[in-house]
Amino acid sequence: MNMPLSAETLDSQQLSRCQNRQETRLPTALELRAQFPVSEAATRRIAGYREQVRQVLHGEDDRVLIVMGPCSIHDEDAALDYARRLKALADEVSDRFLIVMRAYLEKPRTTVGWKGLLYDPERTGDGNLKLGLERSRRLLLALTDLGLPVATEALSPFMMDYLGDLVSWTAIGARTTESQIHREMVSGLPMPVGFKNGTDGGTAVAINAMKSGAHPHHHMGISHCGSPAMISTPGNPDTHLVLRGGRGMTNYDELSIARALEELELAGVNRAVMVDCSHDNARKQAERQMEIARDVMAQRRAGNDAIRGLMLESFLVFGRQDDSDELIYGCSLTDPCLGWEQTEALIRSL
Ligand SMILES: O=C[C@H](O)[C@H](O)COP(=O)(O)O
Ligand SMILES: C=C(OP(=O)(O)O)C(=O)O
Repeated sequence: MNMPLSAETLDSQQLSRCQNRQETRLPTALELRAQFPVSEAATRRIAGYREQVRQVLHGEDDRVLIVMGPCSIHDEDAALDYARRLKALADEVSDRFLIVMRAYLEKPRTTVGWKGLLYDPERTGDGNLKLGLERSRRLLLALTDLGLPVATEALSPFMMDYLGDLVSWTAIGARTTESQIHREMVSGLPMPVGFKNGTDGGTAVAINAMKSGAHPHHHMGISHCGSPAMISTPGNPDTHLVLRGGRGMTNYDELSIARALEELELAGVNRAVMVDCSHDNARKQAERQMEIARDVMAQRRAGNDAIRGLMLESFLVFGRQDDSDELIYGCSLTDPCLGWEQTEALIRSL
C-alpha cells in the first residue's frame, strides 16, 4: 500500500534532487560576442539580407526565398564545404531566388536524441554548451564571411542573445510554435521568422503564434550581461507560416495552400506561405523533396504568388547516417537530405 509522504521525507527528496542538479557557468552573451566579434561591414550585410528576406516575404520583391542546407550541423568543415558550393549556386540564380543557408545548431527531438552542435558539439552525450556556443558562433561568422545569409531554428530562448546578430531568417519549429515563451522571444527578434504548423498538421497554432509574435510583450529573461531581467519587446511584424505537413499528411497541394491562405486572411496576418518540402511533407524520404519543390513552384508560376518560400534539407551526400566512429563526410546525422548533385540540378530546374 502507498503511504502518504511526510513533510520531512519530501524535504529530503527535494534537497537531493537539487544537489543532483549541476550548474556550469557559461559566458554571458556580451562576453561571447566580444570573444568572437562581428565586423561592422558584416553587420551591415546581415541587415541588408534581413531586408531582402522581408521584402520577398511581403511580396515587395518577386523572387522566391529558399532556405536550404543540412538538417543539422555536426561538422563545421563539411558545412563550410557545402556553403561554398551553395554560395556559387545562389549567385547564379540570384535573379529568381534568394537563397539562405540552413545552419541549424539546435535540434528539437520528439523524445530524446542528439540535440545539435550547440548542446553537444563532440557528441559524447555529456553536453558542452560553452564549447557549443563558441563553435557555433565561429561557424556563423565564417558563413557570413562567405557572403551567405544564414537561417537557424530558435529553440533555447537564450540562444538568440548569443548568436542572433548573425542570423537573417529564423524558424520556430513544429514542436514549439504553440509555446508562449517562443512567441515572446519572436516579438523581440530583429529578423523575419517562420512559424511551422504543428506536428499534427494544424495551421491554427502557427497563425496564433504570428499574432502573438507581432504583439509587444514583457517577459522574464536574462540580460546580455547575464542578470535576470524583465525583457520588453516591440512585436515582430515580419512573421509567416511554414507548411511542413503533419501526422502523416502533406499540406503542399493547391487545396491545402488555398485553405491556409484563407485562414491567414481571416486572421488578418501576412498572407504568405513557405513550403517545407521535407519533414512530414516528404514523409522523411529526402528524394520526395524534388517533386514537391517542382509542384509548389508550378503552383507559383500558375499565379499563386502568396507562395513566397521553399525549405529544403540538403547536404553534400544523400540520405542520413547514424552516429559512429566512421562517419560519411557530408552526410546528415538527423533527417535525410538531398545530396549536392541533386540539389544543384533541382535548383537549376526550378
Ligand atoms: O528536423 C529534424 C527532426 O525531424 C526533428 O528534430 C525531430 O527529430 P526526431 O523525431 O528524430 O527526434
Ligand atoms: C525540426 C525541424 O522542423 P520541424 O519543426 O518542422 O519538425 C527542422 O526544420 O529541422
